[in-house]
Amino acid sequence: MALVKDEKQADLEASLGSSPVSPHEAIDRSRNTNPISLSFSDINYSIEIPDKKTKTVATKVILDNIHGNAKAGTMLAIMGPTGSGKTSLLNVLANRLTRTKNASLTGEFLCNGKQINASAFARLTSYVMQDDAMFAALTVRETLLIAAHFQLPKTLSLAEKENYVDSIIAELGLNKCKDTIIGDAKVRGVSGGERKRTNIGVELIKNPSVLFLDEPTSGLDSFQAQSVMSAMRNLSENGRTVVASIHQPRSSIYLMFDQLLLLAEGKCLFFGPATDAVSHFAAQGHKCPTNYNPADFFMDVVSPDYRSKELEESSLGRIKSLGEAWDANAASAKQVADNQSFPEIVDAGIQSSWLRQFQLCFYRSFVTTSRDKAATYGKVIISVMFGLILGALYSETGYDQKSIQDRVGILFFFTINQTFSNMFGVLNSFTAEKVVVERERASRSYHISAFYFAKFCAEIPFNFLGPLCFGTIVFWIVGLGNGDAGNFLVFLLLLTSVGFCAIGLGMIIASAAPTTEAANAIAPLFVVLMILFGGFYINIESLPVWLQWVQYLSLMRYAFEGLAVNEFTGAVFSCDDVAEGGVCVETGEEVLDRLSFDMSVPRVFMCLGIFFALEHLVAYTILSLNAKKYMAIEAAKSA
Ligand SMILES: Nc1ncnc2c1ncn2[C@@H]1O[C@H](COP(=O)(O)OP(=O)(O)OP(=O)(O)O)[C@@H](O)[C@H]1O
Repeated sequence: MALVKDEKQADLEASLGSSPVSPHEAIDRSRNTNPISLSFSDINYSIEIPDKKTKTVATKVILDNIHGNAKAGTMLAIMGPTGSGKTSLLNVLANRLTRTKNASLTGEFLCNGKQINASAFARLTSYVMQDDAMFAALTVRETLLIAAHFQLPKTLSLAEKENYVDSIIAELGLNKCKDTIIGDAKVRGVSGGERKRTNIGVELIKNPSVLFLDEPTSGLDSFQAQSVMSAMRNLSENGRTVVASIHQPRSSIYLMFDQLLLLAEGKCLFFGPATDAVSHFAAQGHKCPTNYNPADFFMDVVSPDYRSKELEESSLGRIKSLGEAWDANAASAKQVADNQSFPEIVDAGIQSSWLRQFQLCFYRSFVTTSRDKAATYGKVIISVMFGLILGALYSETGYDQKSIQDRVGILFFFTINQTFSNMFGVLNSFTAEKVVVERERASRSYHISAFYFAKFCAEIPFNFLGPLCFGTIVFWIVGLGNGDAGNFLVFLLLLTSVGFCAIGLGMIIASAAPTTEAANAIAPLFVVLMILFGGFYINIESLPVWLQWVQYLSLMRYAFEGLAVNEFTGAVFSCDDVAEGGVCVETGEEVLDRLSFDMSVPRVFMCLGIFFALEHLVAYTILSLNAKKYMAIEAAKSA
């Protein structure tokens, strides 16, 4: 049985050649100048699952000795019933199998007959996941255009990139919705099918040599499914390798596939030309009725049936014997992968400069936040209203003894407000963006430092406007800092610096937390600790010696001390409201002494600067290290 189309392959590779790609050729989707054929053998993936009750370890075999290949210019379907291992195999081939504890992945995987480094592989291939995250506030065209700026050579003009994006929009039938936002659970955007096609479009932008698709037709009606798969077929006919896991394709889609790899219970039951599968099954005693969709027929034959003990036994027995029958063929399948001469693989590296990556990430974050008008304007309006209310509440504050408590209270309130609003502001948006960034990182689209700095800068305008309006209103209504313009300037600079630091704290939590929910659950704990060690509820000098170091980790301690020093230095308080024999605090310096605050304002700024640098270093390090880790295929140990 001929397992691959060797002649077709040879013709294709001869016509494509192996010369390096010029930037303009790189987006000529009419052909692929960098063909990549994949071959894989002895792929075994299993996980050891400990049973706490019996204290034993069971080995769950997810992929059992899988062999096959996917040639440039062909489409390979990985088919099988649910739980058969399709996604696992696709992830193995795409080098996107998430690292799992106690899991083992062995075998051999070659690109054009050689091992290839993971970064180059990621850049040359694309992976369309079932439901990839995208920026909800961007339109379909904006999403694709940004992907084009990241992925296409910088030598291309804007018009060329736009033309390219428009051709993908047309090919995927997205013209009708190209100016509609992607949307999410909160804001309605494009439909599920349009979202899926946009998702495919994003991955097509870089003109990959190999395209992996996980269930590309799920969620699409049969017409859309057909048109998406026709587009994939075109890509493969132009020299690309297309590998798709697919559940139950309609017959016209099934016929588009050159190769079929049929899985059940982690075992390969067939690998070879899709057209040969029917005769192989017939030879095993399972004849596909005439005018029957072969895909439906295979699913009926290879699906385990758990409705009763008898049905389970007979279906598993059938799968086992089909697996054994196929194993007898495996040797010939292996042979085909060898003895090929392949062209050199050309990896052009990351296409955009760091500055360009920064601009694109900044633009995306900025636009996403600014389009959330309710949140952006709402923040400012609420801050102004709140400032007026608080100003009215403290408007009678003078320079008598009672005012000392009022002033200390309001300054600590500023500290909490500035920390809270900036920290939580970044928390939600950063965790939401991280999901998209995860995908882009996996395809090595840009440097994570570009995203990190861009995100920090994009957060500033939205998080600062509200608190600064609030601070300004309250400062002047209450008459803080003796109504002195110099004190007001220092006050605003302190609030701004605290805001920068609070964004950093938010970024630490968001970088470390796996989800938005987890980040929101962890953050209040940080805030409470910072409040407790902020110098307001408990005097810094009253802290137990062994806990004193914690104050240095509290942003609020520096913020509060800075605001207090700015407020009280040189202030004079009257003793008119002190009863006879009572204690009178006459100067601001005495207030500072009671609070155990002895830093100068420049020193506070210096501490905030160090705090800022360290926390951003920590956040960036966590984000860098927290990238999704994928399992590498290890060579099987010889017995
Ligand atoms: N990390 C893991 N830990 C434990 N079991 C796993 C893990 N990953 C996969 N499995 C199991 O391996 C089997 C194959 O999973 P996989 O997702 O590859 O199947 P699938 O054919 O893609 O299924 P579906 O069509 O439902 O998506 C399933 O039984 C699944 O529960």
